[in-house]
This record gives sequence, structure tokens and C-alpha cells, in this order.
Amino acid sequence: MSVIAVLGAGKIGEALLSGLLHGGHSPDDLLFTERYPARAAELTERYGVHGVGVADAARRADVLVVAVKPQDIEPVLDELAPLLGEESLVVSLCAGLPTALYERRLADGVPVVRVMPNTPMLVGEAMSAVSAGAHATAEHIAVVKDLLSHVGQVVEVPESQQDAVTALSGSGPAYFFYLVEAMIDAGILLGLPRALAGQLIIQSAVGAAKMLAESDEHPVLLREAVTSPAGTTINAIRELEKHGVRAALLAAIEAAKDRSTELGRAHEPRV
Ligand SMILES: NC(=O)C1=CN([C@@H]2O[C@H](COP(=O)(O)OP(=O)(O)OC[C@H]3O[C@@H](n4cnc5c(N)ncnc54)[C@H](O)[C@@H]3O)[C@@H](O)[C@H]2O)C=CC1
Ligand SMILES: O=C(O)[C@@H]1CCC=N1
Repeated sequence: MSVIAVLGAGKIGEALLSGLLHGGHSPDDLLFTERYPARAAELTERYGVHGVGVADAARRADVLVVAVKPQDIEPVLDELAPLLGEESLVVSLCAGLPTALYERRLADGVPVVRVMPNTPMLVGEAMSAVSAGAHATAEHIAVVKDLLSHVGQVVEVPESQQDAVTALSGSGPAYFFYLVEAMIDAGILLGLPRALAGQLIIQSAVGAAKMLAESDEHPVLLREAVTSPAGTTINAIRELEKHGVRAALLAAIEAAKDRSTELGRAHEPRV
């Protein structure tokens, strides 16, 4: 089994480590780097996986997964540049950062694969989209797809679609959590105890997600099946339309895509 090193073990780095362990990887095949020693100690205690320095990670790992914030990428590239060659495989999980950035800063020919995952990786339900950089072959893509298939679903997309993917599925879980949070508040408004409102909404979300995943029906048809003539649901739908919730979602997701593009542009060479 390949040795995988996660560079930057924050929320998504931890989700990947945890997901890979649940997916059957041995802690001996996983490494991570982390700038905060207390965080590193916490992860070692929780998962039995060892924190190492970047040089050690580059020497020992077959796959180096970059999971620092896009704003923190520069020192990581400086550290990696003298350590990697064509035999390495770099996988970037960073929102907005193009493979071309890595290719400019690392040695000639280092293969880079850009991935946008999401946090349901923690429970083996990630949605990940992968794109090959200029030096990544079909074999490199196959390695990364195989790795990510242990923690959820994987699709391959042209890199030009990655900012849109980031806005949809990368950030997507946050929109659902936001919606659930607001619906629980509605239960409070109607006088239900918080715990009961939470149970009602979370199980409704789980059931709806399962129906979406398992039935071949379009979401419109699933919604129509809940919406009885002169019933309760249509009154709620009228309010959602009146308050522009659909337009708000379109604008919100477009804003997320714009931010992803901007994060990449921040690292373009100055001319
Ligand atoms: N949180 C999410 O839902 C998703 C995040 N991503 C991407 O994953 C990356 C990480 O995001 P989060 O995990 O949310 O951020 P985070 O801030 O939780 O984690 C980043 C970690 O990297 C560490 N770090 C920073 N510089 C370092 C260095 N030079 N050496 C070693 N460790 C270093 C930090 O101490 C921190 O623990 C970002 O680029 C983000 O765009 C992608 C998909 C989803
Ligand atoms: O908010 C962010 O920038 C990261 C990328 C996708 C999800 N979270």
C-alpha cells in the first residue's frame, strides 16, 4: 500500500486521515505534517498516526497531499521545491490553487493532481473531484481516485471546472448545515423543544438525502410528492419563493466560485 503524507492536518487533513483509517489504511502507511505541536500530539493520540517534518514526509511518502489554507501555500512550496522530483506525486486539496502554481514552483516534471473534496469524508461520504495537472498521467489519476474512493465518491473533471466544483460540493455541506440550523430555529419558533426539533429535522434531512441518492427521480418530482393540493407544504414553498431563496442560492454559489478564482489569482506571478 502507498504511504500517504498529509501536509497540514487541520479539518480536511484530519477528515482524510480519519477516512483512510476507516477505509482500511494502516496508521503505519499514513504521515502528516502540522505546524502546531499541540495539534500534532492530539492527532497522534486520536489516530496513532505520526507527525513528521516536511523533509521526512517527502522522503517517505509516495503521495503528498497538501491541505493547508490557500493563503499558507507559499512556505509549503518553498519547503517542497528542493525535495521533490518526477517520482513524487503531489495532490492539492486547496481551494482555488491551480496545478500551474505548483508546476511553476516545483522541479520540472513533478506530477500534480488537484482535488476538491468535502468534509463528509469523515464519515466515508465525501464527494471529491479530481483534475490532472500538466505532468500527471492517467496512472497518477488512477492512484488518486483509488485513494479517494476509500472515503466517498470520486469524479474526474477538467481543471477549468474546479472553481465551480469548489462552490458546489466543496462548500456544499455548509449550505445544508445552514439550512438545518435555520429549520431547527423554526421548530423553536413554533414552540418545540430544541432536542425534538433537531431530531425531526436531522432525520428528515437523512431520509431526503437517501431518497435523492437512491431514487432515479428528479428532485422536483420528489418535492411535488410532498406538496399536496391546498395542503401545508405549498404554503411554505410560496414563502420560500417570495423571499427569493432560489435566487439567493444561485447568487451565493456564484460568490463562492468567484472567491475560489480569486484565491488562485492571488498567487499568479507579477508581470
Ligand atoms: N474545510 C473544508 O470543508 C474543505 C477545505 N478544503 C481545503 O483544504 C485546505 C485546508 O482547509 P481546512 O482543513 O479547513 O483548514 P485548517 O486551517 O483547519 O487546516 C490547515 C492546517 O494546516 C496547518 N498548516 C498551515 N501551514 C502549515 C505548514 N507550513 N506546515 C504544516 N502545517 C501547516 C495548520 O496549522 C492547520 O492545522 C484548504 O486549502 C481548503 O481550501 C477543501 C475542501 C473542503
Ligand atoms: O471555505 C473554504 O474555503 C473551503 C474550501 C471548500 C470548503 N471549505
